[in-house]
Amino acid sequence: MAEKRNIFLVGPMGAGKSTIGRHLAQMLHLDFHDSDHEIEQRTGADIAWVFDVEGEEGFRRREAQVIADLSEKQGIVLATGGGSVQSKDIRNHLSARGIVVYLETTIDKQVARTQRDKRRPLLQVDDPREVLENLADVRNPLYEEIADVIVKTDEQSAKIVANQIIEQLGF
Ligand SMILES: Nc1ncnc2c1ncn2[C@@H]1O[C@H](COP(=O)(O)OP(=O)(O)O)[C@@H](O)[C@H]1O
Ligand SMILES: O=C(O)C1=C[C@@H](OP(=O)(O)O)[C@@H](O)[C@H](O)C1
Ligand SMILES: [Mg+2]
Repeated sequence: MAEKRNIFLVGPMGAGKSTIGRHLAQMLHLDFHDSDHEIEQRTGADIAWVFDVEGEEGFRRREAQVIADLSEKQGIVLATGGGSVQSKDIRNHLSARGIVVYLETTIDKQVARTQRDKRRPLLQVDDPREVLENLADVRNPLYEEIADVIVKTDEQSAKIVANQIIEQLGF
C-alpha cells in the first residue's frame, strides 16, 4: 500500500471481525487492534466485568474512547465491537479515518459461532437468537451506511475471507 490506510472491520457478533482481522493484518503486514481487547487491556478486566460493574453505558463510553484513540493511528486493522456503529461519533470516526469493511453473515452462523462463548454479555440470555435478530434490525442499516465494501463470512474460512477482502480492496 502506498499510503498507510486503516482498515476497520464492522459487523455483528460472530461475523468474524476479531478472527479475520488478525489474519488480514498478518497478510498485509499491518498492526492489528481489537477494541474489546483494548478495553480489557486498559481496565485490566474482561468485557463481562465491565458490563457488570459499569453497565452497557459504561462499556459504550469506553468503546467510544478506545475507537477514537485507535482510529488516530495509521496503517492498522481494527476489529470493532458489533455495537460500536450505534454511536454516530464512532461512525464518523471510522468513515473519516479508514476503509470500512462490513463483515456480513447469517443469524444461524452468528448463533452457532457464539453459543459456547460466555464472553458476550448481551447473549447470556435464554434466547440469544431473538437478541441477535433485534440487534440486526437496528444495526444492519448502520453497517451498510458506513461500509466501503461488504464481504460475506458465512461460507468460507476466516483465512479465505481475509484473502477476499484483500482482493476486493485491490491491495
Ligand atoms: N469465516 C469463519 N468461518 C468459520 N468460523 C469462523 C469464521 N470467522 C470466525 N469464526 C469463528 O467464529 C467465532 C467468533 O468469531 P469472532 O472473530 O470472535 O467474531 P466477532 O469478533 O465478529 O464477534 C470464533 O470461534 C471464530 O473462530
Ligand atoms: O454487539 C455488541 O453490542 C457487542 C459485541 C462484542 O464484540 P464482537 O462483535 O466482537 O463480538 C462486544 O463488544 C460486546 O460484547 C458487545
Ligand atoms: Mg470481536
